[in-house]
Amino acid sequence: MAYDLYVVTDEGLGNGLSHTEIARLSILGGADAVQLRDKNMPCREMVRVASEIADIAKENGALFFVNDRLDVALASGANGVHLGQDDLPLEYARAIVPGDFLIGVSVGNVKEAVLAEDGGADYIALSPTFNTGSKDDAGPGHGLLELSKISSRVSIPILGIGGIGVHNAADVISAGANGVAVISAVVSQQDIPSAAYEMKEAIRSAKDSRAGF
Ligand SMILES: Cc1ncc(COP(=O)(O)OP(=O)(O)O)c(N)n1
Ligand SMILES: Cc1nc(C(=O)O)sc1CCOP(=O)(O)O
Ligand SMILES: [Mg+2]
Repeated sequence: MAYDLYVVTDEGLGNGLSHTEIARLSILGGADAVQLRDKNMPCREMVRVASEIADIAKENGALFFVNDRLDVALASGANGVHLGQDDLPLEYARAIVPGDFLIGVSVGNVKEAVLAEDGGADYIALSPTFNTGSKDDAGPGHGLLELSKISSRVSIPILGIGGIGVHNAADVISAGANGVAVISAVVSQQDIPSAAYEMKEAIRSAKDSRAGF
């Protein structure tokens, strides 16, 4: 399962583009995974949009997650759901999803990371890794030291999220992340496919350096 570049959609930060267009253009530029994130969309509309994105992701071999809404994820044919520490608890979600359904969990420290791994999370995200202006209630960044501590304690993929762009993606990978999740570094750019491509290259080359190539 590749999580190198994971793009979270946001219509408020996307230059007027719809979630579906943001997801399509991100995948075109090389995103391995996309997440539909909308706190205000009515459920029926969200299922319709999620179903569109699920089709695009499937056609292009990308993973598709829905934020918060396990019902919408299951109804739309998404690959998985992303859950935060205040969302549906992992154990409840794991108990009712099919075996191949993916669950990502936000964590802020080693304890939460280990609990998520033990509870059957497929990946975790250090939320937020750096300060971000894209999520009002994100709080201060936990930093690269916390990321490296988590990486030494868990085996499932770890993503950095929050305040990450081409300028610091390599630092996040060097600290032990398997991938990077972003909004503004891709979604807010004029040319989304090119921005995704550049992020992906930065991540790939950091991974190559880490592997000693
Ligand atoms: C990949 C990824 N990581 C973290 C989050 C944040 O989830 P959460 O803490 O539940 O906050 P909201 O996004 O729901 O506001 C995420 N969505 N995706
Ligand atoms: C969706 C989300 N979750 C976060 C968390 O910390 O849990 S930060 C975030 C937004 C990340 O946007 P950007 O790449 O523009 O900083
Ligand atoms: Mg959430």
